[in-house]
Amino acid sequence: MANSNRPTTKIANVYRGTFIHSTQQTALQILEDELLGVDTDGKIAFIERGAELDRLSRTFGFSPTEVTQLAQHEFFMPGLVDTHIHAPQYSYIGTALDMPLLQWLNTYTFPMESHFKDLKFAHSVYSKVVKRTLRNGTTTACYFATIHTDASLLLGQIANDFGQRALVGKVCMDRNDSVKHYKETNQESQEETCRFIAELLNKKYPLVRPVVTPRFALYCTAALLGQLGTIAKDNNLHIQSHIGETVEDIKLVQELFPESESYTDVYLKHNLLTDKTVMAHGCYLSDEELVLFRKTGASLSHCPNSNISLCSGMLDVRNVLKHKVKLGLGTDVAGGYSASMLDAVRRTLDTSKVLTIQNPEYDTLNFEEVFRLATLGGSQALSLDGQTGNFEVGKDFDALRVNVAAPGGPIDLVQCKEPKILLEKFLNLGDDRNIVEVFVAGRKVVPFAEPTTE
Ligand SMILES: O=c1[nH]c(=O)c2nc[nH]c2[nH]1
Ligand SMILES: [Zn+2]
Repeated sequence: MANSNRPTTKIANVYRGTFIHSTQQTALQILEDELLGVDTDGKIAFIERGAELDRLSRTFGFSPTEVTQLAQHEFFMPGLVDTHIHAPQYSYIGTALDMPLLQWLNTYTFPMESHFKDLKFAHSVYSKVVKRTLRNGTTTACYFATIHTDASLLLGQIANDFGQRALVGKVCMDRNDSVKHYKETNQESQEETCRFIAELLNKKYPLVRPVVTPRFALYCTAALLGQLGTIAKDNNLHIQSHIGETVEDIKLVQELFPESESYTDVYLKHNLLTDKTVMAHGCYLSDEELVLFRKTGASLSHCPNSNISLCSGMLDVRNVLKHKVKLGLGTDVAGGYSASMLDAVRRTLDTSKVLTIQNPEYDTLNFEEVFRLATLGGSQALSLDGQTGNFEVGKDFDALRVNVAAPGGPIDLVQCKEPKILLEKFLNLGDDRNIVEVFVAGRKVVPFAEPTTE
């Protein structure tokens, strides 16, 4: 795979050991005694057999003594991709899960999000959520912020400072009468979205991009949805929103948009369904709607913790995959009570098993498939699979160094050391104590570089 005619490639780091990742063809590829080289731009320069060390060191001009050898019970896996997380809601994570979605939004979410006008408060919460997710192995996050432009820009800055790859959305909602001081006019929403995009792009952060973010059809006028579709198209931007999360919101959307055939059709009619769109939930999408997703290249973010915690519904992931719709996993903090993508993996498996209990014929997801959804699948859902998602040469090195037997960690290894078992144990039992290092675009971002007071 290495190209010996690339003398200009300068190698920054070489790692030797077990690498586990997914490819288009296989959910789980386990490479033992492999060598992976990262160049000075943070890209994977080669990934080849350990026995090729001498040739690789000559070709790429590094010394075999500089190779970092992984310890026993360690492996590298791709960084986790959280395709849907509300950064401001980290302020009340783990609480307020006692009512259904629309009531929950009015009672807890909107009043809390309205506080993010205060930049000091925003800085404190956003620093915490970026650090917590990075520590838990989220190398890429697709964030909802709030309606406040300056606080949303601050989230972009904090993600950049800590080295997280991020899509950041200033939330748009010009139809919300429940909390007076948490609403924008149509004009404000449009103008502030344009300012947010221009100012964030102007920062030229290498890994942070704006994402056009209508909160969801229920809280946006048709005019705003159309304007946001145009803004996304004109700037070739990502789009994120919510769709088909609960029976109640679907019914209300139908009443508000009687001319649309379905919830999906509402977004389609307003040019919000593109190959850079990610929609959260979709628990109640019909097969016809999934076909529209497939045709437009739009993707779904499966957020099982939130779906269960708010008693919203259960996504039939197998059916989504059967329709060849791109799918990633999301924590959906704080409808989901965990900021860890390992939790999203576990809840995805649990939900699939509940569907199997309901229908024993159901084709239950296995952990290998869910591992792929949390890594490569997420990168595809965000149309970032050219840059991240697995260990292909030319992609950025976004990776977790996992030590399954980390001292003081949650896993007691009794006997088996087979990599596939180590991965399964980590996915089911592991936590941030097992994630000893996190890399984004080749840069070590965990442990954190600078001492922090928080
Ligand atoms: O899970 C959710 N969290 C939210 O904040 C939200 N807003 C609209 N729809 C939503 N669903
Ligand atoms: Zn959400």
